[in-house]
Amino acid sequence: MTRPPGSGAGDEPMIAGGGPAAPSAALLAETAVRALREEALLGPKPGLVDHRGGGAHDDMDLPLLLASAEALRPVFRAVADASERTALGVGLREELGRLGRAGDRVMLRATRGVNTHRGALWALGLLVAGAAGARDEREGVRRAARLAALPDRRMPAGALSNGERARRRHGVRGARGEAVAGFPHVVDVALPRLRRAGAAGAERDVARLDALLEVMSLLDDTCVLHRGGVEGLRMVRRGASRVLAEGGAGTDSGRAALMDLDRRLRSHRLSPGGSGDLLAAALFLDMVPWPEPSAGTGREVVACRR
Ligand SMILES: CC(C)(COP(=O)(O)OP(=O)(O)OC[C@H]1O[C@@H](n2cnc3c(N)ncnc32)[C@H](O[C@H]2O[C@H](COP(=O)(O)OP(=O)(O)OP(=O)(O)O)[C@@H](O)[C@H]2O)[C@@H]1O)[C@@H](O)C(=O)NCCC(=O)NCCS
Ligand SMILES: Nc1ncnc2[nH]cnc12
Repeated sequence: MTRPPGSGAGDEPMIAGGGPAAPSAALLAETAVRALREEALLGPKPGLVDHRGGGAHDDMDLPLLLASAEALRPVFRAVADASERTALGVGLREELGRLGRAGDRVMLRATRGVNTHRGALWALGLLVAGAAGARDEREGVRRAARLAALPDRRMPAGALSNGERARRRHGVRGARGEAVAGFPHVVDVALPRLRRAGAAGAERDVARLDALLEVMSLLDDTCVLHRGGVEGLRMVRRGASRVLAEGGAGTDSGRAALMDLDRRLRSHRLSPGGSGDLLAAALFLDMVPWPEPSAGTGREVVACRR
């Protein structure tokens, strides 16, 4: 498995038989927070929060995103602990639901009410749970998807979320459907792009930006649909495709197209927050020191483009 430079795996503990040990709950939580931090620090990202400011968000900035990521560390730790001691089933799903809802409250306390990482906590929470006890990446993702598909009878009926409204209106699968399907935009889109670019010697941040752009060019992001409808989603997807067609973030013309897209997304208040979450999920999977190497996920790049 090729890792982008600086991905940090390789110093994992060894067990007596010579193979690497399963990552501890503390390490999984640390890796999840690190993935969130590295996504936040990456830039320039079109429409998203980075070192330059809040992007399309007038209520967020980089320090807020970093504080939110740090506040979620004990939540990820509790998710990993629960997943280590409980067999995969409805009981664990309901415990994760409880931890996830408590995590949403932790995040909102840390950000004074701003929704920085709700979607990321969902995706990374499931992937942390899947990784606890998995031998390799493929098994980790499969376990996460199975957990997402299980019923959570304790989920309180509340007001319709923005994502639910967008899903009903536009018939898209949203954050929940992405997880149940086994995170296709992470596993079949972002990760192969990151790894191909890493293998070809691309600069780490360029590889990450191009992976983000590829997800943006394909994803039905309910964050975008909620704010800008179908027209907004078209602007995001076409704009991201254009940056890649111009050569991506590592070329002069690709970079000019990226900055142009950034200006347009900011002026229309369009945030590709779901794509940001899924890039963080890809970084997480790439940084986990899995006990066994896997030759990817066994799935080839799928036709997500509609
Ligand atoms: C399953 C839940 C995530 C709930 O999902 P639902 O769709 O019902 O609700 P939303 O609250 O809308 O959250 C979905 C967020 O997921 C991200 N997202 C969007 N599209 C996709 C996609 N196709 N695939 C994957 N992920 C996607 C996106 O998150 C980002 O946007 C958020 C910021 O949005 P923003 O519009 O700025 O803020 P708002 O305050 O919401 O609106 P404004 O008024 O400001 O416009 C930010 O969080 C980004 O991360 C979507 O927003 C899940 O929460 C759930 O059910 N949890 C229960 C607990 C649980 O079971 N947990 C288990 C694991 S621990
Ligand atoms: N960098 C970012 N900016 C805004 N929303 C996000 N959701 C996930 N990452 C984000």
